[in-house]
Amino acid sequence: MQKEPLYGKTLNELKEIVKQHNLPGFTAGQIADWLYKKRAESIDSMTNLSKKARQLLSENFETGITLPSKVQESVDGTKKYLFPAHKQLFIEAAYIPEDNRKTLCISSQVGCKMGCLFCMTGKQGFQSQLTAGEILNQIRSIPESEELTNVVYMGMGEPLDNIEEVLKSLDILTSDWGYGWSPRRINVSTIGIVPAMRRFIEESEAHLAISLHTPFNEERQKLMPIEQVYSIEQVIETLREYDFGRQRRISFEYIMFEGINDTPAHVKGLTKLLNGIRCRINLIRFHPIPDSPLRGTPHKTMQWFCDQLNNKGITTTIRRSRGEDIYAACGLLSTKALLNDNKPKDF
Ligand SMILES: C[S@@+](CC[C@H](N)C(=O)[O-])C[C@H]1O[C@@H](n2cnc3c(N)ncnc32)[C@H](O)[C@@H]1O
Ligand code: SF4
Repeated sequence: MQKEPLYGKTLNELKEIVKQHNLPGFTAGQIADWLYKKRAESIDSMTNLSKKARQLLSENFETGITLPSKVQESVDGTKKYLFPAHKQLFIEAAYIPEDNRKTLCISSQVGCKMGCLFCMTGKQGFQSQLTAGEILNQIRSIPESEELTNVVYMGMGEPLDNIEEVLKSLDILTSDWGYGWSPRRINVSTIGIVPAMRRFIEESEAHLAISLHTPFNEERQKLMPIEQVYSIEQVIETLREYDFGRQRRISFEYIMFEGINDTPAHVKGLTKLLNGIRCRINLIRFHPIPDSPLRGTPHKTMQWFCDQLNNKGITTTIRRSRGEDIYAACGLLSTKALLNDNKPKDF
């Protein structure tokens, strides 16, 4: 029988498990401590739990820690880790070291159903949601785990299409009984699924990054099918309803496509759309994907676009591309080649 993983359970879920097994209530806190602070790899190593508790738990549970099965290193020091997920699927995470910052870009789904025209994960299609445990295991199980300063939910998948598990992972990452991270070290990127975005804003304190890519509806619809369901105006109007305080950051991701979204009209459109929102824009170089007619804007035009937006009072930077040679850069993560189409998967 497949045992259930304990890693990735919130304190409330652990309390429920403890209750069902007629164990003392404080055992839940002890298990959380072993899982998230003491990095226990087995239930047996949770030595302040009674022998009976360990035996009872071991009958139905395991810790569920999974080590990466492969790592590739870029010339720029970025590392791409491959992790097994359930249903014999795989996900990738990118470790990006730079000066004092050590960032891990993690996946929230296997593949993605959003079908953005420019994205390799989108081309893979959707295979499965990740559990909170599988999301956090990427942080927990790389050799650089304890050096990490930041985590970004910008790997495979659309985090807000897996809102329950993503919120649970944030709870564990930021609670005192969990990893105790400041939410200011965490950034979640989304294409703007409005109802789930509301929950994210209300139920977490992490930073929010919105993949914008053009201020114009028709153009955005061609690049990102989600625009037909939640328009960019709807996304922005929703953001306007909330007070993000001075500490919580909203940023907009903007991939620059030559001759498509890099004109003076786009500078004007962006200025109008974002008017009054305290935010920043990150311009991203397009990382070409196979069979795509899209081309990246030359650096000189990107710099001009960046200067124009800054002149209009919107803090804008050009994001450095990392790990492109090992397909670890933004939008290049894919485990499509590892899908075994002969195996039935219950999606
Ligand atoms: C892969 S997505 C994952 C998070 C979420 N699904 C989203 O779209 O915001 C992370 C970022 O990569 C960007 N991206 C996707 N494909 C890209 C590509 N080929 N080149 C550069 N950036 C890309 C997305 O627009 C997004 O801002
Ligand atoms: S850009 Fe984000 S939402 Fe769009 S297909 Fe890629 S992972 Fe999914």
